[in-house]
Amino acid sequence: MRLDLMQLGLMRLGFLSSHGGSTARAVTVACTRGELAATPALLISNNSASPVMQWAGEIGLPRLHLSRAAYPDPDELDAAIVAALRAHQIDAVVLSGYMKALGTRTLTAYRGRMLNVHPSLLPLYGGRGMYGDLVHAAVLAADETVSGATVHQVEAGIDEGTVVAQSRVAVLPGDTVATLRARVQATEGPLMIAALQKLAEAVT
Ligand SMILES: Nc1nc2c(c(=O)[nH]1)N[C@@H](CN(C=O)c1ccc(C(=O)N[C@@H](CCC(=O)O)C(=O)O)cc1)CN2
Ligand SMILES: NCC(=O)N[C@@H]1O[C@H](COP(=O)([O-])[O-])[C@@H](O)[C@H]1O
Repeated sequence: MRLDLMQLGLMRLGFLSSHGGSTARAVTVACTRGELAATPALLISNNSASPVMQWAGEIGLPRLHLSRAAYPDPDELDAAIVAALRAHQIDAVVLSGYMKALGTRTLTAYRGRMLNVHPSLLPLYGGRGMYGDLVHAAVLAADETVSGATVHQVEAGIDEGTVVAQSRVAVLPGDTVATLRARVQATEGPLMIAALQKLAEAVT
């Protein structure tokens, strides 16, 4: 269903996502409901076949496939990403399961205006190699009783940026990766929306 993504709010959002983009979708719904004063304006994915790219096409969200396939040089990919964000007049960037490290140009251009959601209570279970279900598997293997999600500023070190907000969920006896993922992921959208509401007040 195409959404009328006219100027919903002053803050123009760019999404970076590799797979399903669940947080990008939740943020977009919040914008269309008037719960977040922002306008989804661009999706960049490194995976042309991803469900998030299909979703963007269905709702009429401008979308770009930018990846190492087209830009083998990481610096050139970094330059292409920041150029695309600037060309679409993006004010803030949301990483919604974007599975690649971002480069210096993009980080510098959006310092303080780029947020990531990670499915653990950082600094626990973060960093290179720790993403998606690998995080939940590690939490279960460690017999943790609590987990959650973290929204943080995106800085050079993977998952090392300033923590903006965290949610906490119980790890229950008998939990599997799938059940824990579902419980944590259900908190990611609201956590990111709340963080963006604060950011919108600051940048607009
Ligand atoms: N410069 C930064 N770039 C990114 C950050 C960050 O904090 N600073 N956050 C990541 C977080 N992330 C998911 O949101 C993430 C972290 C680590 C990895 C990872 O190890 N990726 C593997 C490849 C995985 C794959 O291709 O499926 C790797 O790079 O070897 C992925 C995601 C996003 N970028
Ligand atoms: N390090 C970041 C990370 O692991 N992000 C995680 O990837 C999943 C992507 O799923 P989605 O594409 O369906 O939203 C999300 O659940 C998010 O927590």
